[in-house]
Amino acid sequence: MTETRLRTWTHAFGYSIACLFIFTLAMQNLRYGFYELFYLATGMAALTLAGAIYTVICRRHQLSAPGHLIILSGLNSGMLAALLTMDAPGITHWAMPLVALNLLVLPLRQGLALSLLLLIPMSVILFLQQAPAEAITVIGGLFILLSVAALYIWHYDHMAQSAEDLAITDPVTGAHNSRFLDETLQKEISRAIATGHPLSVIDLSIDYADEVADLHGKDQVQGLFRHMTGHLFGVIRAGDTLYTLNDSEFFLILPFTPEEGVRVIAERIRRTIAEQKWPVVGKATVSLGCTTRGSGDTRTDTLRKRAHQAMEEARRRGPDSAWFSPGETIET
Ligand SMILES: Nc1nc2c(ncn2[C@@H]2O[C@H](COP(=O)(O)OP(=O)(O)OP(=O)(O)O)[C@@H](O)[C@H]2O)c(=O)[nH]1
Repeated sequence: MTETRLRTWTHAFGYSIACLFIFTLAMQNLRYGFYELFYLATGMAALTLAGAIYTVICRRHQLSAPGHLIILSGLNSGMLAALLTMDAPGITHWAMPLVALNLLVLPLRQGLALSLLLLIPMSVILFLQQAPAEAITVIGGLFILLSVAALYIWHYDHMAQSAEDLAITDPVTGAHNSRFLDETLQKEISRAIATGHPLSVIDLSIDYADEVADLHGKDQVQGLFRHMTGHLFGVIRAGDTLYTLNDSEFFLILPFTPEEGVRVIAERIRRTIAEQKWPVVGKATVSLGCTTRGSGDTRTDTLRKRAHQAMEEARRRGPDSAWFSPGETIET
């Protein structure tokens, strides 16, 4: 289940439960003849129902849907207005589903801010209207609910972020993995087409990686691969991204980089790797295949394939070398 779908379900469920809860309160107040509270609860139940319907309508962009903040602000303001104007002590319990909804539906900071905007004035009103012991019990309960729910949501967000990082990161090197490469490269191609800026890529392979694995073992190759990742992160500039394709191959996406630029950075990478002393193997070299997007290049696989072929051409010409392959240009 995607995150957007999960959010749609939980938001719709949260609004529906709150709607049911508030509607039950409305019916009770009608039964006992508290008509003001009945009208207020009916209005709030209608707003929560609107929230559930809005959730279903905006199911494709739950995270950016601005209507939730408007609906929940309306509910919170209604609650505060009722506290100020009506003499009904039991109404404080209505804040519980509102606090839970604020945190469930809105991003954590917004949900916390809105809940505090409700609870702080509410605390002042309760201290003015009720005995301190009673006010402390109610307010304490509401703040405990707010803290527990906020902590739980923070924990969930943190876990979701970690899971997302794990899904796009290579566990050995810490660079991005090839699954994320296609996604980012497609975005960069679209950006380059839209803005007209140059885009280059490099396919980089460690020379004699199989021989190193046979001689020193696979673990040592992975160690070399890890050290090389650290080195590459130190050479490339902010905005460039690095990916590991397999145990001996890297891929670099270099936005805003023309042909002359990719030649400069490829040569710099080749030279600094050849000059460095590496653990276990001592000396290591790489073969680099570079290419720049031409006006006819609109697909990731074309760029990846051309960079890979350029890397193989570099390797054919001898290890420790770089080769540039020009992009496809459409005559206009
Ligand atoms: N994407 C990318 N391009 C680089 C990098 N280093 C050099 N280049 C390209 O090579 C060109 C010349 O780089 P340098 O010789 O370092 O000259 P520079 O004027 O200091 O480069 P910048 O100030 O980084 O533009 C730059 O304009 C870039 O296009 C790098 O780390 N990443």
